[in-house]
Amino acid sequence: MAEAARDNLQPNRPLLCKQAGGNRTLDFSVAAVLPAGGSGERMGSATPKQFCQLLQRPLISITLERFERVHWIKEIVVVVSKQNFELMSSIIEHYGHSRAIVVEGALTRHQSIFNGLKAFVVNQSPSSWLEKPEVVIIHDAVRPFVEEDILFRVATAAKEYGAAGAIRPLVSTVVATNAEGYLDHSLERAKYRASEMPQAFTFDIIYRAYQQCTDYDFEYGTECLHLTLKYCGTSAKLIDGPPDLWKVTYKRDLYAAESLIKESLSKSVCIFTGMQKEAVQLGCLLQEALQLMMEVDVLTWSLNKESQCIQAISSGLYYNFIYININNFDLPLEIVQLMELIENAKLSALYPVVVTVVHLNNLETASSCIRMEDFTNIKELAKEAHQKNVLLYRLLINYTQVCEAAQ
Ligand SMILES: Nc1ccn([C@@H]2O[C@H](COP(=O)(O)OP(=O)(O)OP(=O)(O)O)[C@@H](O)[C@H]2O)c(=O)n1
Ligand SMILES: O=C(CO)[C@H](O)[C@H](O)COP(=O)(O)O
Repeated sequence: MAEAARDNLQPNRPLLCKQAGGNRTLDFSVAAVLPAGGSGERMGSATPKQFCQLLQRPLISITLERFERVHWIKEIVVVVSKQNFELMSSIIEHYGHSRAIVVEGALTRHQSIFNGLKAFVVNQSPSSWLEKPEVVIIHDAVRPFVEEDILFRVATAAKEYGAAGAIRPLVSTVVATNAEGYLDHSLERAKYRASEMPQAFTFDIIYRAYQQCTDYDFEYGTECLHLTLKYCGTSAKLIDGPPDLWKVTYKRDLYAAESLIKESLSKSVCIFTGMQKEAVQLGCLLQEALQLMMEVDVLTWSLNKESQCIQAISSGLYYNFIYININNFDLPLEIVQLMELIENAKLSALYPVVVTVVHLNNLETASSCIRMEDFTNIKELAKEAHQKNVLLYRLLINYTQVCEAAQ
């Protein structure tokens, strides 16, 4: 049995691989503003890129889902242009983004962000106002691959330093041209970084910076971190971010984003087992066999309050689940619970979810040989699930100790 698998099966042992986003806490309040009020000129499509579909789901909904999974971020303000207000509201309703608050944007990105911040200030927002957070995260709605880890790192750094932002190494060298279009000078690439998102700020600092912005800043500025340095003397802490923070800007970025989503969804599986020895053993064997190709977690099925199983399902990190079941061939309650949790997590709105129930039947202890035809209840459940984009498969393994020994 693989060490990792064995460790994972110890009760109280935290999930070894990808965390389901539920364990971190902060002792200060955090909100987020997602600017989504642009028109996407560089993409050149009639629909602004934040509303373009990725695997049948609008891009903005994918970004929003990432933020909604992070429980320590309280309010999530989405800034959209007036003409897309209705569209945004319908997306919120359709995909159940219960934590999103929509605010009207403006002509430039900086103005849109400022409008988003005003929603936290009394008498500054035309609609309602929200409780002012200590730290606010700003993140372009068109950067859908943001993870909790980098959000956490910028938020905590902002609390300490006043401002923080994710950076990445430059891909190309930056050059300056002269008035005639010839090279004036080139920058030493290793010394510079690309400024990405998310960025985070203590609320008062970024708000004060925006209050002092000139028309020029609002119209031509592209960097929030620059504003806090210029107007508040706050030098941002820069944090190396992961490679997937890039901004969807051109059409090709949409194709790349879709491929990335597909790849990550097909590369992880979560295996649930009961407490029985055979189920655990099979779970570990499967993990050993699959982990060369994909990320595999094995968890003992439990639905208590702190359950890692619930976290794993609601995290949105898994679209493949295997449940190993022993000697219970009717319709195990656990399968019904699993299907309900998947439905509640709204996973299948994005991509089909695959659930494989493995029935282990020990012929020496069972009263009779089980046949596939005996699973009528699960058949019904599978039909219902199919309509919700969940594919439920069953695998029956009739075995004896003799075959076990032979393996
Ligand atoms: N008036 C604006 C302009 C931009 N944004 C948002 O700021 C983010 C980053 O901006 P960018 O990639 O430049 O988006 P667009 O302005 O839409 O694209 P383009 O510059 O190609 O027109 C996007 O989520 C965009 O919707 C905004 O909220 N309000
Ligand atoms: O990377 C940035 C973070 O500082 C950009 O300034 C931001 O994403 C704005 O995008 P754009 O200028 O392309 O509208």
